[in-house]
Amino acid sequence: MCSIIASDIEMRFGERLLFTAEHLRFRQQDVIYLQGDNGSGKTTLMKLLAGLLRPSRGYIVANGFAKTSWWRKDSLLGKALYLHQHPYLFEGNVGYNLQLAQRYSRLSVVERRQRMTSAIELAKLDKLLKANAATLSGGERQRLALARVWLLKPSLLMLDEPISNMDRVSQQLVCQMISELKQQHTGLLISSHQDSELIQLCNERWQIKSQQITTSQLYPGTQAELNRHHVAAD
Ligand SMILES: Nc1ncnc2c1ncn2[C@@H]1O[C@H](COP(=O)(O)OP(=O)(O)OP(=O)(O)O)[C@@H](O)[C@H]1O
Repeated sequence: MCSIIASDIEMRFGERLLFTAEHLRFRQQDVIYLQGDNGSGKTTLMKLLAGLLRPSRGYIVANGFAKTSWWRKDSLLGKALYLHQHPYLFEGNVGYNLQLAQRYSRLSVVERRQRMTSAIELAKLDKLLKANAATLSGGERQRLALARVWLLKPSLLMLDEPISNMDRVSQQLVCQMISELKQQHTGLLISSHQDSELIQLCNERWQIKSQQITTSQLYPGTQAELNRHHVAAD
């Protein structure tokens, strides 16, 4: 089983302490809701786990992945995939963006074809295949970016605010894709600065508060429970 483990980490930008965490474990089959206020460090944590940044202190290691090529300096890069809040799209149309992603796939030819069909269907991109990626709306861009990741069938995937600023239809499509990825045992770390329905898919919560990351288990119905408490408190 693939996993990323962070031990005794501290992240600073200059003098400023962003957060510390004793032990974080992100495994396949985990679906984790990462919560924290704006600026608390959610994106930074994801970049650390993706190997795009290094912690100021502590260790982050990847287990269970194929061996890293000798020419790669950082053994974390390329393990847990990170999908940015404002994804980068390649110049060209939607179909080209999908085909380019396929080049990095390790799947068999048959499975690649199947995933291409399901990606287009789930993200409702069929009518947009010839559209220039630069002209897509925010929601369509996110759907395309998630479809590209879908093609790669990642073991671990981090989604940075995947449904913020989306209309209801795009939100539902993205939630559906995330739910399917969960069923395929992709480990998911999903960030949000506000409550969202995605928490219902999650079995664990990481919270960044007072410069510390704490973890707790979530059980089915947790969101319903939370809502009940809010109503009772009001
Ligand atoms: N490379 C950097 N150098 C200095 N400060 C940085 C750097 N990257 C991020 N920061 C700062 O660290 C803080 C945390 O940023 P980060 O983007 O991780 O927060 P976030 O929780 O994802 O926020 P949001 O919910 O608004 O997306 C911010 O105050 C940001 O300005």
